[in-house]
Amino acid sequence: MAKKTIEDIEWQGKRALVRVDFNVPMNDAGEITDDTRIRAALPTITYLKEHGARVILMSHLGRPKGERNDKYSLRPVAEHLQGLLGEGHVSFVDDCIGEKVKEAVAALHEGDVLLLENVRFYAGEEKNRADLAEALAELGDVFVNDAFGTAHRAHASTAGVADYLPSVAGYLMEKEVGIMGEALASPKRPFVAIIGGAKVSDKIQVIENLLPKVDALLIGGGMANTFLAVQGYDMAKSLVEADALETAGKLLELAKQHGSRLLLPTDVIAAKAFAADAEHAVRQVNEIEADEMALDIGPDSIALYQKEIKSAKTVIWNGPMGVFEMPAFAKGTFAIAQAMVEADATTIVGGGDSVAAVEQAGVASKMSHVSTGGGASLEFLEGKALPGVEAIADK
Ligand SMILES: Nc1ncnc2c1ncn2[C@@H]1O[C@H](COP(=O)(O)OP(=O)(O)OP(=O)(O)O)[C@@H](O)[C@H]1O
Ligand SMILES: O=C(O)[C@H](O)COP(=O)(O)O
Repeated sequence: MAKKTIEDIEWQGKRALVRVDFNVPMNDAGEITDDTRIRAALPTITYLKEHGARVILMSHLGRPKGERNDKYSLRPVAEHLQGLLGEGHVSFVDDCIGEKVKEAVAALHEGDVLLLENVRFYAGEEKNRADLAEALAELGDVFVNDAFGTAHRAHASTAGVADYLPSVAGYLMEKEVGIMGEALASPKRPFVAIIGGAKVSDKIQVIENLLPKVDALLIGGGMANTFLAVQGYDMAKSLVEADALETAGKLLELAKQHGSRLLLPTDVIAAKAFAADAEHAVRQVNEIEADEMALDIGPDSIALYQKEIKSAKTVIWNGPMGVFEMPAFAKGTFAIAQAMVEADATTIVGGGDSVAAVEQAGVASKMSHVSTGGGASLEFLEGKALPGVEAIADK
């Protein structure tokens, strides 16, 4: 990455103001149900501790709309982080700016960690207000951005603060941007992208950005229905986006122009209802019956997509192949995950639902990279500049 990183700073005694994405799922009892994002920030925190920095962590949690709300407090995260780090001291302060926070920072020893309260308790965070950014910046000597998951937001703690402090990337940010950036800029070929999910309209820009770069683009999920419909297939009761038909047609044209192969399912699992126990059968795409809907890709399509994936050298995946939340319609999604594991390729998974699927399949650790960003990884794949990355100083 052509950005400065934590290794470019002499940390001894310095205050590292680190933006992390600790926006983790919690249950009603306030327990963290998935700590992936916290664990993903540990390499940066550990490096800073070991190099004698005083580590001040800031994050958002949920969408408290600019007001203090205990439901969105980061206190449980501080306790969890203490457990993960094992040694040393992790403290928590129930605000993110002001005198109380300054005192907590002043009390830190080298190697200590302090987690600030949710930055979104201030409306200035999402508005990227300069007064909040400046007040946050007063707490540190150097700004470290390790919050890839929030890098698509131009907020006070992700971008604004960089106007007041030297800014560097943490290890997670470096890894996310490095591996996905490399795959998009100079992929080992064949380069195959798999795009799924509910709607074409959510992924138009991703497809537009990827088509000129990939050797093959495999389409699955609900969005495949709209592509099939525009080709004249009767998708019956399937989810088809009527107002995206024209766009789907244009994307098929674009694929031809770039000479990239855009593959659609040739068969589907067609069900009589959108329900876990619905009666269902394998149908070729020209054989879907009037009272059926396509809820997964079929066995021929799985075999076709697996072959493409296994002969690839770079594979990027975003969005499930079917309604994977229901076991009867999860086979396509899990088959893609398994083919990626078996491929001798750089394998990258980005986007909320596909990440959930690889975790459910127990194969997340077998991928080259599983992104911690949902919206951020989607915008990255769209080719957009991410404000949180832009704010980091160039090397
Ligand atoms: N054939 C289909 N018909 C209807 N819904 C489908 C179909 N295939 C997949 N889906 C649904 O699409 C949803 C996932 O789409 P979505 O675009 O929201 O996810 P994603 O691409 O992983 O992005 P995000 O990161 O926003 O979750 C899943 O809930 C899945 O059940
Ligand atoms: O979970 C995410 O995608 C990030 O933490 C960003 O959260 P947001 O969509 O509320 O900005």
